[in-house]
Amino acid sequence: MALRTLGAKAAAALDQELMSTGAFSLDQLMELAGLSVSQALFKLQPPSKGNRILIAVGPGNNGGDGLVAARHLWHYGYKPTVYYPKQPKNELYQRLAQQLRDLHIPFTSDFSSQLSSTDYIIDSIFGFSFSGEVREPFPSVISALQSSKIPVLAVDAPSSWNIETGPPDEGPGKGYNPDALISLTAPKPLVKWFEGKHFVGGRFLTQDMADKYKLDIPPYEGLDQVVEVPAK
Ligand SMILES: NC(=O)C1=CN([C@@H]2O[C@H](COP(=O)(O)OP(=O)(O)OC[C@H]3O[C@@H](n4cnc5c(N)ncnc54)[C@H](O)[C@@H]3O)[C@@H](O)[C@H]2O)[C@@H](O)CC1
Ligand SMILES: [K+]
Repeated sequence: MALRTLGAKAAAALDQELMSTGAFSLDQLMELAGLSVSQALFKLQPPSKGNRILIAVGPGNNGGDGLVAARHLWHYGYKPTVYYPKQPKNELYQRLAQQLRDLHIPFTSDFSSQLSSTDYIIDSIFGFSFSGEVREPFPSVISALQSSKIPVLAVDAPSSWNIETGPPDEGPGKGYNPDALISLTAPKPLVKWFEGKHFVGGRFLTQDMADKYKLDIPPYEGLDQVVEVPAK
């Protein structure tokens, strides 16, 4: 049976609650979210099957998850390359980027030029706070995600999709349906339109919070930070 979903407003409220009365810090939640992204990628594509991973990083916390995943992937034996065109002055993101530079993980300013030497892409451009039309410099990147034959793992949402109403009817994300999606904490309503492999990650929810937000805690096993579940 599919898991219950969490709308964009409720997802933001749950995040705030985790970071206030829930006593978590953003660093902790982002570390666990990014760790689960790296584990989903490992399940989809172990390094022996092609270890070149291109990570598209957006300007918010969805991008932060991608930066954390890049670090874990490097330690698992992958060769990540990071495309991070808008780097806010936010201290947390700067520290995460510095951790990657210290591992000599390359940053690229040209997303498309990397595609011929990439085995898997991570889309961590936008998550549950995306709204409106995609602004520069991301339209061409999202078009490339849509048209590329390279498999894509989307973090929390396929970037450019509306969180509640799913894929856009026009614009660069039209026809974009990534191969895999990892929903963080809980699937968003957009999973109704998603057709690929679906994972849930973010193994930090208490039963009380799940009850309050009417969510299901997915059946994580053993050490796993992710679980594969049906999208609908
Ligand atoms: N509770 C959880 O499960 C956690 C979720 N995290 C991640 O945090 C994400 C939400 O992060 P944020 O609230 O920072 O937001 P996002 O990262 O979803 O996006 C916000 C950023 O995108 C920009 N943006 C929004 N619409 C745009 C448009 N149309 N064109 C161009 N830029 C646009 C905003 O200016 C802002 O910089 C989640 O989706 C998830 O990936 C984790 O990092 C922490 C824990
Ligand atoms: K995304």
